[in-house]
Amino acid sequence: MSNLKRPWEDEVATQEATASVSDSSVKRPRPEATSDDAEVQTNEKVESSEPSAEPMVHLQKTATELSEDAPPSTLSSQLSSESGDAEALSQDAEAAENADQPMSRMKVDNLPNFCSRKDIQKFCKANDVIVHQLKKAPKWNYCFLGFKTQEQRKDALEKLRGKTIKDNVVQVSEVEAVERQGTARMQGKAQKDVVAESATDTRTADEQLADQVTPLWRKPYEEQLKNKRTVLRQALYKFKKEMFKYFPKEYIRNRFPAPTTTVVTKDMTPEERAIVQLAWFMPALKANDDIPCPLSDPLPSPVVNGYRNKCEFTFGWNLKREKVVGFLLGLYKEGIVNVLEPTNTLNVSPAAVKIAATLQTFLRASDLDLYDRINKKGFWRMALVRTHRTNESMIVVQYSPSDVSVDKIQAAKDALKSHFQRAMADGEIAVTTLLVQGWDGVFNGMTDKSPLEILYGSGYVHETLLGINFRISPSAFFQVNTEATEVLYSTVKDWCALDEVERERKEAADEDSGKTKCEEAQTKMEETVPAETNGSVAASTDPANISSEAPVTPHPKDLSPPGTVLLDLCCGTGTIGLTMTSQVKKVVGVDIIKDAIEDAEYNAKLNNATNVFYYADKVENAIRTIFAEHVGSRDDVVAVLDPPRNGVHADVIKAVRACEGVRRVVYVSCDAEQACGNFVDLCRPTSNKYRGLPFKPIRAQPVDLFPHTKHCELILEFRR
Ligand SMILES: C[S@@+](CC[C@H](N)C(=O)[O-])C[C@H]1O[C@@H](n2cnc3c(N)ncnc32)[C@H](O)[C@@H]1O
Repeated sequence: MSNLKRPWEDEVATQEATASVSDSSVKRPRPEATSDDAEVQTNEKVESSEPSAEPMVHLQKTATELSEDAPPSTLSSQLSSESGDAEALSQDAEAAENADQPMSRMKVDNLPNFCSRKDIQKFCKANDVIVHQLKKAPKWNYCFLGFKTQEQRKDALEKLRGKTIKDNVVQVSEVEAVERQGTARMQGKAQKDVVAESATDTRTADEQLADQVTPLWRKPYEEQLKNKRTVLRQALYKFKKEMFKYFPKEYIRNRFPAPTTTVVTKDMTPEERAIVQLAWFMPALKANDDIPCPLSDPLPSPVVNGYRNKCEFTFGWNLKREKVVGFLLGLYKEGIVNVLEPTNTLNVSPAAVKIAATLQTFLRASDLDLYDRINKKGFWRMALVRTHRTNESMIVVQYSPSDVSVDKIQAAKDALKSHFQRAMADGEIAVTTLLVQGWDGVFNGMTDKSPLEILYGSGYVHETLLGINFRISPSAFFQVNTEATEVLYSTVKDWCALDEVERERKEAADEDSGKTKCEEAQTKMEETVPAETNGSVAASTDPANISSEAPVTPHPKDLSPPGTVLLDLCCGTGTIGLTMTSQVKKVVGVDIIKDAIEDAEYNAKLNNATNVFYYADKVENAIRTIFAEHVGSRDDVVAVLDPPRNGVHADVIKAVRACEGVRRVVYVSCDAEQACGNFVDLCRPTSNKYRGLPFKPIRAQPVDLFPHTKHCELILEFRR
């Protein structure tokens, strides 16, 4: 078994509660930066391919994420500088000057989506409320208001209670500044510095956790889907806005007159070319309610609760100082530790809940303590759990080997193994493989920097999707909602329309009596492409060679009969491509995770697929080799792009555009807003950097893989 490698795929959603909570009788500090958007993620998580919907805890954070649980004064200045809001900045500057003075604060909840600081300032002004400090992160659906005195706050509470902002009735509550007691483990630390805020929060601890992990849980599922569509529409609206910058200003001023030609010629200026190539844009906006393509209603997840097949559990203590396997509700950096069992977490599967309980029993009996992130002492750190419909489950338990003798570590591993084997024999759980990982680093979570050791089983689990069998290694990406993934993949498969592509290809060949489309292209290429690069992807698409009819990229090496090549870019364990092997000449997959590619190769064999080829590399590095080695001159190419949330490197888009055989791109995005840059690059007019004909978006279909959270997959089809 090779090392765990998560940094790219890492669908392990992570999150950290940002306030401590006791049981409901104890006054709780308010959860300042919660919501799934405020889920604190690791640096690795930034590359994540899956939305942060999973209730897990890590300490390493990105700057932004850190800012979300930074002390109020710091945070507010950070946020206001980001927003560039001058008024807010001056308020914050004033607040910073008065930083030593205690601020009377209130929380305003239930703000509408896309509610800016300016909107809140206007709202306060309209209600005659003078705010001394405003704290609001772009994604929060709440904000904090600071007042100089308690009287001012009381007055504001009365004035704002029940008022609406963009049709949302806001909820207001006091936030009290208290000297935080901390836990026993914080005693001896600089407690005087640990001053935090406590909300008059009447929610139970379970409710707080639910708000953190599954923030839409209070809404009926239908309403959740509507919300998701609205958010995705907003992302497509952003796509539209970004496209405007490719139109000449003069042309916009003249209100987009229809171009006089549909053909791009060599003597056109870049501006003239842009107008012709983007002729689809304005009619598309008109037809689709101001977004570049039709957006359908989200396809719902067939399973709404307990759908996650993968969870990372934190080991910690509850407020009774009992060891718990679950999710952290608390601000670790302030020394507040309260881990709650996952029993009531809606998206965790019953099988994972059982496994967590079994592990908890073991940890409570173990003479080795849990790892304490503050003092960096202790042994047992966290666990990754995968549970599948095949009744196979995997656990990877992480421990900290420092300060513990080799013998003791071995005894601990043996005890863990016996515990699970006993539980298996008793029929309590079905953990088919158990692994451990020793790790002493700061990062809290599974890491690729330390090897895994199998205690029993194969070190893999299996799953079946659309009738195809998959082996999954601990570190490989595998969509977390198996049932909804089948909906996603069958839609992707339909949209690849491989039969249609094949038919078009044959028709084109038949029509071309004697001379194939490709031979024509070859002639054209010879005229335009320098000899030393003849056939290479970049050279084949010299801007001078732009025509409204894209020639197929010829490749001298590939003499195999023409057909359709499916590129599975960011293929993980090969899932998407392997569902389509029977319909295409070949599937070529690439993924950065070596283990995932090993799984993909194994999976191809498992399913008797012989027409698949895999590359373990960054797609941006491998793409040119893939075209050179696998795309024949007469092939049609369909590219499926299923990258991590922030999309693919621009080089990938450049290469896809430059290969003229690619007529169709099916893009699967788990964060359409972040992937917007890729959408734009696919569609922008041809330039020296972005060669080849631009694509245009044809349709967009959301598929909900993450009920109760704000995340949603979006499939976008592009054609040219
Ligand atoms: C959203 S997952 C999709 C995986 C697969 N298509 C599936 O549905 O199971 C994104 C995949 O992109 C891979 N990845 C991330 N960055 C990459 C890169 N630069 N080049 C190639 N693969 C990358 C990750 O390892 C992960 O497997």
